[in-house]
Amino acid sequence: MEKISVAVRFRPSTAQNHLPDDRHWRIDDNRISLHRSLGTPISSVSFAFDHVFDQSSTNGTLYNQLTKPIIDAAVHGFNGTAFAYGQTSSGKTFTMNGSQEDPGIIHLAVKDIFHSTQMITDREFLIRVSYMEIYNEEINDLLSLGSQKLPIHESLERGIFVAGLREEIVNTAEQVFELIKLGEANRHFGETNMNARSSRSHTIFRMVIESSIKEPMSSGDVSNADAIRVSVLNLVDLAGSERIAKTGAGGVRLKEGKHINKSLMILGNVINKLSESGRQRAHIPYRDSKLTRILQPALGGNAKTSIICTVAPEEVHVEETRGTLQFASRAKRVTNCAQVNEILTDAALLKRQKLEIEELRTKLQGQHSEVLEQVILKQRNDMHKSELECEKLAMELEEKKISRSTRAALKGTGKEDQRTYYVCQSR
Ligand SMILES: Nc1ncnc2c1ncn2[C@@H]1O[C@H](COP(=O)(O)OP(=O)(O)OP(=O)(O)O)[C@@H](O)[C@H]1O
Repeated sequence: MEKISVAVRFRPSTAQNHLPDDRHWRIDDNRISLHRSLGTPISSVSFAFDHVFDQSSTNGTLYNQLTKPIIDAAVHGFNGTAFAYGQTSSGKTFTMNGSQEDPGIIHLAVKDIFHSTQMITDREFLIRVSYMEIYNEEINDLLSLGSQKLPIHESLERGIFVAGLREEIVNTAEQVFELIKLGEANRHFGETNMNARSSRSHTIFRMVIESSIKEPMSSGDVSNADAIRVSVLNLVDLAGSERIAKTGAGGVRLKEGKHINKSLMILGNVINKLSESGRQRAHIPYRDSKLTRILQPALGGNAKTSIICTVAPEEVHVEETRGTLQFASRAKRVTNCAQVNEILTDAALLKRQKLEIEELRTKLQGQHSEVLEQVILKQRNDMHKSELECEKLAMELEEKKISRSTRAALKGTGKEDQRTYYVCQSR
């Protein structure tokens, strides 16, 4: 069990000058408090977080302190999610995408993943990426223009997944950057009074990292050698909450703004519920929005999660900043339960069970032989069940291989299907 890590980042101020009675935010280590101009703190407004980044911070610093541990863990089989939350124009897209001079979290994460996988010489990796947006409560594939309004499904094997989402197998960071460029071109941006290039959708850039030992051990030791690790990493740039009076939104922008605010409100509700203890949190309303449904594992589930809350330092945005800090404070209380996601291959399953029987025999030596026989009989039955399960898995794997080679054969002919993969649950 571990808490979601939460950081707050101030973007550089755009205010020309300060009025004498302006309130301002003060940072002391990881604490933020609101002060009057003469330095008097406003006692009720003070928050502490895992990290606080001031206006001069770079994406690199933020990445190293907040996000890098999640990326490293994803390479080793843990699901991970990093998302940016905050009012419109507070710097979410800047944090996730960055600039030429100061590359963002996504860029740094991609570079790090390929670097790490090259350094780990005893495993082989398969990395797939997808990129989607939730626009007006509909899921669009940013890597495939034809794929819009995609449905969310859930199954025992696949967990929660977006059906029909294109996934590309990638071998280098440069390939990923090309795909991101393609996705960015398809993403919904629009101009408002608050931001000349405001994100009008939530985007989820996803990497699925699969790995296995290069040469499985042939001896009895199957501790983890034959298992396949599969982890899902989500890098999320949320659209910003907005006050219509400030953004001046009308028409299409107004409709977008309403959808954005509604889904962020539901995200807030989910975080509120998760931050409560005991019986109060019985029902978590994940299904109330596509965003919370897709991010369900990252919110109180099997994932390591970090949230970057971006805020504007100006006096005119004090109330919105306060709202973001309240959200961040609640998020800090949410606990996740991340574990390495391993799938045992059929051979590994059998080996592991044979080993267990041997161990039992040794342990029970000297005990009454009837007890011994009963335990072994039960273990044999379990093993038989596993064998049947393995056969089923082998058939499924074979089917997948056939469909993969069919797609490979059709590739370039214009007839290939969009690839749909899914995350296997740990067994
Ligand atoms: N830390 C920063 N350093 C330099 N410029 C920044 C920083 N944060 C934000 N900006 C600039 O502020 C403007 C607004 O930032 P950005 O578009 O990232 O906000 P946003 O929170 O994603 O907004 P929206 O929710 O409307 O999409 C951009 O011009 C961006 O380059």
